Amino acid sequence: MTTETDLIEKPEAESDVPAIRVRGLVTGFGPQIVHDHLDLDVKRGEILGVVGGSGTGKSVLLKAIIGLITPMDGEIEINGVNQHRLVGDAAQAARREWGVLFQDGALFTSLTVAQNVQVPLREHFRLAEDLMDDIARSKISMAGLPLDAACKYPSDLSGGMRKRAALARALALDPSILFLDEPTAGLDPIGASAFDQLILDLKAALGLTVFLVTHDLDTLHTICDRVAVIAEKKVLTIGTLDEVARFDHPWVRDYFSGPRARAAGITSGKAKEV
Ligand SMILES: Nc1ncnc2c1ncn2[C@@H]1O[C@H](COP(=O)(O)OP(=O)(O)OP(=O)(O)O)[C@@H](O)[C@H]1O
Repeated sequence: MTTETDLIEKPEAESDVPAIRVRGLVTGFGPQIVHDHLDLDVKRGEILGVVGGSGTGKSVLLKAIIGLITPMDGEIEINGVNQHRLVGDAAQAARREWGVLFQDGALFTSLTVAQNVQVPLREHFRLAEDLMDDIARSKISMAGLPLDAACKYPSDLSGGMRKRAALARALALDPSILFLDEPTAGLDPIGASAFDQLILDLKAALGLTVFLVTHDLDTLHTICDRVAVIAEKKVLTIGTLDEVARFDHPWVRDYFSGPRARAAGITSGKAKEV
């Protein structure tokens, strides 16, 4: 029986509030609609792998969530805070909630690794130089780079080291959410697997929520708690890798039943029947 007290809206416990909540998102460029009323929840403390065919809007979704692309419609909340009503100091504080590693690393080539890590610190705080150096060294070490990488320029680093330098910068503000756009693209399998392990370790140590755009089936298999498939301008399906791999859709079948998926240890229900 429903009582009057049941009808009083109860505040959500903080742990129930998704780290990221997207509702009715519409994005596009000119006449092209990329997302058409897309909904998505990213749970606190999970690694969500975001997959989909090329050009389906994975990177645009990431950029819309962090405010680099202005949506045509919809609501985006990060840790319960609606991002589009924020101005001034509140907007600045909201930006400290997340760090991002772009597909190409996007490091400033004229700055050393330490100086790159310090860019967000300078944007948000006024700190003594020796403290900035200490913070940069700590983030560089967290990202698994040797300390002598601090004074090197991006051009002096290998591809894998550049990714780690970009990760160190993404961690600069002690974010609660990490956005990673194809972090293992361009890495050899050993480098990719070491990077996956690093993400897993950082998540465990820092309690991070991770929004991870990837094509890498090994990454999905090894570190993702859930997987969201973007297709037809929406989140087509979301769930554990096993659940998603069984979803009946041509792209899902091709992606999760191919030889690469089998090599990564992923087999969809359909594939098992073959
Ligand atoms: N700045 C932009 N101006 C115009 N169109 C854009 C812009 N950014 C992205 N697009 C278009 O939006 C669509 C989605 O692009 P997006 O980069 O999100 O795809 P994706 O799913 O990340 O693809 P991939 O897996 O190949 O990286 C594409 O058709 C792309 O051409």
